[in-house]
Amino acid sequence: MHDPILAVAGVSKTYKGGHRALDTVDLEIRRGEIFALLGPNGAGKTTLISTICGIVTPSSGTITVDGHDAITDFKRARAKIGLVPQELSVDMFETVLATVKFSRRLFGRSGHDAYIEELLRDLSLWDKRSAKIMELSGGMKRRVLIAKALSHEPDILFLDEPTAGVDVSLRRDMWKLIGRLRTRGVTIILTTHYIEEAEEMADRVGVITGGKLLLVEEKTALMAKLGKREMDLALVEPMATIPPDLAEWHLSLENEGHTLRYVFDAQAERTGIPSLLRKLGELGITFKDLETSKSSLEDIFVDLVTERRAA
Ligand SMILES: Nc1ncnc2c1ncn2[C@@H]1O[C@H](COP(=O)(O)OP(=O)(O)OP(=O)(O)O)[C@@H](O)[C@H]1O
Repeated sequence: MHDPILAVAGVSKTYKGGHRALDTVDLEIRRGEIFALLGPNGAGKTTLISTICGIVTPSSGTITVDGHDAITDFKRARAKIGLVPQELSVDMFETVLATVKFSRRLFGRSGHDAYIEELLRDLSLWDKRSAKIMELSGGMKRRVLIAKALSHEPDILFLDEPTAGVDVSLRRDMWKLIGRLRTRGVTIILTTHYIEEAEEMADRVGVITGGKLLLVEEKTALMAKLGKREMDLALVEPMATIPPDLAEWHLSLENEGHTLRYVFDAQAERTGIPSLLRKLGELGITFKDLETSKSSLEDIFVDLVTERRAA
C-alpha cells in the first residue's frame, strides 16, 4: 500500500499465563480512512489497539505509526494518536476544561484555547467546562474522554467500542464529529461488535476473531457478502433429489428432504423468489411454511473460519 499511516506487521501477543490474544496480525491503515475492526468479545480488538498505542508490548512483530516505530520511538508515535478507551480514565476531582488542557500539554503541545473551545462546543461540553468530572453524567464523562483524546490534534483517532452503553444523542454527536474529523483528514479506527456500526461509517472493515485478523475488505464488498439471506420452504412431501427444472436457483435440501433452502442476495434487484415460487407451483411442489432469515454476524464468522480452514 502506498504510504500507509499505520503499519502493523506480524504482531503477536501472548499474555502472562499463556493466553495468545493476537496471532501474527498484519494490517495497513490508509491515511484518512475510517476503518472498523469487527469482532466478538475477547477477539483481541482492545489488545491490538493497546499494542499500537504502546500500552501493551507485543511479543513479536513491528508497528509503525506515520513512520515512527511504536516501541523505539514511542513518544513521537504516540503523539500522532488519540485514544478513546472503553473504560473511564480521568481525574474525578478535576474540571472538564483543566482535564482537556492537561491532556494536550502531556503531548507537549502549547495551548490553543480556540481549538479547545471548539472541541468542547462540538461535544456539547462547553457549558460544563467548569464542572468537576465527578459531577457529570455517564454520557458526559464519555464525551470528556473523546475531548481528551482529541486535545492534541492527533492524526489518528482510535475509538474502542464507541457506542457501547451510549445514549442516542451522544451517538449522533459522535457520528457528526467523526464526519467532521474525516473531512479534516483524520484517520479513524474503531472497534465494534456491531455490523450496523461498521456499515454506517467505515470505508474498510477488518474481521478479527481468536486473535487472528481473518480478512480486511472494502465495506461495500463485505456488505454484499453479509447481505445473504436464506429462505426455507417446509415441504408437504419430502423430496429425495432436487428436480432439474429448479437447477438455476442452486437450491439445497435440508432436514432429510423436508426443507428446500434457497440462498439469495438480499441487496440484489431481483431476488429470484417470485419466479422460484411460480416454478414450484408449475411443478406441483407444495409447501406448508416459508421462513426467511438473514445471516447473522455469528454465521459470517463461522463461514469465514470454515473457508479459512478449507483454504
Ligand atoms: N492483561 C491481560 N492478561 C491476560 N489476558 C488478557 C489480558 N487482557 C486481555 N486478555 C485476554 O485476551 C483476549 C483478548 O482480549 P481483548 O480485550 O483484546 O478482546 P476484545 O476483542 O477487545 O474483547 P471485547 O469486545 O470484550 O472488549 C481475551 O481472551 C482476554 O481475556
